[in-house]
Amino acid sequence: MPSEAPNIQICADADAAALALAEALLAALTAHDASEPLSLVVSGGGTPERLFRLLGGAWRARIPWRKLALYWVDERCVAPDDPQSNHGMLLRAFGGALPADLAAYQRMRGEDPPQQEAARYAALLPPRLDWIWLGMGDDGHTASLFPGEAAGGGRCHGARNPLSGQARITLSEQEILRAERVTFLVTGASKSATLQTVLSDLQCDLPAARIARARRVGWLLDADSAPPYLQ
Ligand SMILES: O=C1O[C@H](COP(=O)(O)O)[C@@H](O)[C@H](O)[C@H]1O
Repeated sequence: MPSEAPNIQICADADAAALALAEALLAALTAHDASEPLSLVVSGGGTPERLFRLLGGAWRARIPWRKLALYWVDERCVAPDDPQSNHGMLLRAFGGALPADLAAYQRMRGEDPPQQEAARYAALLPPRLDWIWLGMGDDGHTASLFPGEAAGGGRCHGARNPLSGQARITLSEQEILRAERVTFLVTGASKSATLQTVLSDLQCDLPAARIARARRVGWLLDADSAPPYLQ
């Protein structure tokens, strides 16, 4: 259970929040002097798109990609060229190709059977994950851990979006809790009410709250998503 005050940074808008996380990544990579690359596990959905466009565009030459190994928090069970694919979104944001000197990149194969792919992905992850970037859906889900759905085991497991029925592959809650560092990036007015619920009552049963009450996390918000009492 985290004992310190919540670590919340509120930025003026979604562009400023993306810039703040890009700057934090650059600082982490600059400080990283281990022989293994820094393992960064990223989320999909709409929120990180502008951050990925920044990293893959204006900031592409600033990031020491050879120090970075990139993994996914979750994936939708669709083909990689499907508009719903998180991997596809990242590739588009990077103009069709990831930097050639990226130390490692492992996509989740959304086109394969979810349980089989979850087992394959769990086996290729490094023993401990350095940093996980999470998002939060309007319903309080994070990764593909949805409200009301039973928790899965292992490092990764199959999941299902209860609203759409879409199959997913996701990092497990316990794997997220084990990571060295976890940061939630949350932007947009549609998240404000749920964020207020989560931040004011970490005991509520929303997946984002379960993560935040069990370990220290950072919150990077924009003014539209931040609950009024924080501003
Ligand atoms: O389905 C997903 O939803 C969450 C939140 O997505 P957003 O579109 O509201 O930003 C995301 O973090 C997760 O990776 C994604 O697969």
